[in-house]
Amino acid sequence: MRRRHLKMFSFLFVFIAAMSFFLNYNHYEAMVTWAPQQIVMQFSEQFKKLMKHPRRPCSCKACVSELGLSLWFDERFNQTMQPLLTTQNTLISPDSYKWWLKLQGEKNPKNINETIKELFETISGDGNQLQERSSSMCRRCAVVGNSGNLRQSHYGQDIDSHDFVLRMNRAPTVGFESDVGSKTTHHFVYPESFKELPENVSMIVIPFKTLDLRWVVSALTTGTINHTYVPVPRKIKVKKEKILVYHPDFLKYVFDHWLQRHGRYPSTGILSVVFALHVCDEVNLYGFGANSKGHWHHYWENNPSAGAFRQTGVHDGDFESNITSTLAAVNKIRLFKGR
Ligand SMILES: CC(=O)N[C@H]1[C@H]([C@H](O)[C@H](O)CO)O[C@](OP(=O)(O)OC[C@H]2O[C@@H](n3ccc(N)nc3=O)[C@H](O)[C@@H]2O)(C(=O)O)C[C@@H]1O
Ligand SMILES: CC(=O)N[C@@H]1[C@@H](O[C@@H]2O[C@H](CO)[C@H](O)[C@H](O)[C@H]2O)[C@@H](O)[C@@H](CO)O[C@H]1O
Repeated sequence: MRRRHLKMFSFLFVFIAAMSFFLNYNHYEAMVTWAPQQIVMQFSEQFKKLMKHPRRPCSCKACVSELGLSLWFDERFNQTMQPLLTTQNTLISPDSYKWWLKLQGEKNPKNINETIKELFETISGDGNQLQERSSSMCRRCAVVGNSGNLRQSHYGQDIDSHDFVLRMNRAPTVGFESDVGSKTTHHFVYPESFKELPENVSMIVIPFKTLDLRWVVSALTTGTINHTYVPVPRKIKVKKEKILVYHPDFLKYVFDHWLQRHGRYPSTGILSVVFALHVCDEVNLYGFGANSKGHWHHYWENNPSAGAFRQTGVHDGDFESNITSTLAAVNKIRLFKGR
């Protein structure tokens, strides 16, 4: 008799545990009822989902990195690529390095290993805060490009509601809060587009040449570098603890996998978008979109050289725009087009 009770108790326990696992397998809000038909239906639905997507990577309604939903996305997204150059991944693949060296035709580049060694003697090279992930998290990110379509958009509050707000180059927020928000967690720059940032903002330097990495060291120490292809700031106030570095291998990955080698190299906008796909669970884009002439106009100024990238062919703006539109079409990002 005791044995039978024990068996029944064990069976019930396993049954309830399995049911609650399947019913709670994902975080979608499902109405749970205990009507037998409903239970069987929910059970089979969850079972199908479990078979299709064995483990959900995040707790948002949809997770960017979830595979199996768009072949187009799956063919481009490589989860193993690391967006940041850290002390844990200082080697640049020979292929990427060869390509990277040509981007800005650098003459007599300093030895790259020596350069990276000096870099991490100056900054910490720890990218953990960004790269640490868990399936119980739902990290929502806004990537804010510099487009004039943000004027009168009233997106400010919406942008500020994200966990991470990524901005780039000389983009200001002060005076434009109602359209672009006031929160920034990460700001992408290269030496030629540098601007000082509030203390709590992380600066992500995108290196397009060896000199850019050397500039980081110089700008925090001796101040010897003040010119690349244009004048650059000799010294910066940004705290060394707040500096992160975009990985050249990741730049090459964006160029090969996402841009399919269109243009000479990727723009800061598309580099930020793919970066966000790798560190965020939900990605929303604001401030992306050329003007009627196809030029990259800014929301805070009338920039006369907005069309220069088309003349020089440095970036393929149309191809980049196709990528963001397709990402939106396959529900990997949302594109807020402004005005
Ligand atoms: C004259 C010139 O070289 N302009 C380039 C400027 C310039 O170097 C910096 O603004 C200096 O601070 O930088 C770029 O870009 P820029 O700083 O203009 O814009 C950043 C990213 O926002 C997206 N954008 C911008 C304007 C617009 N109307 N539509 C958009 O979609 C793009 O994705 C763009 O990449 C750059 O770094 O990518 C690319 C631009 O071509
Ligand atoms: C307009 C143009 O082609 N300028 C190039 C300049 O390109 C800019 O490089 C930036 C990074 O340093 C960033 O990618 C920006 O979006 C580009 O417009 C460089 O390639 C420079 C190298 O000498 O040559 C300029 O003519």
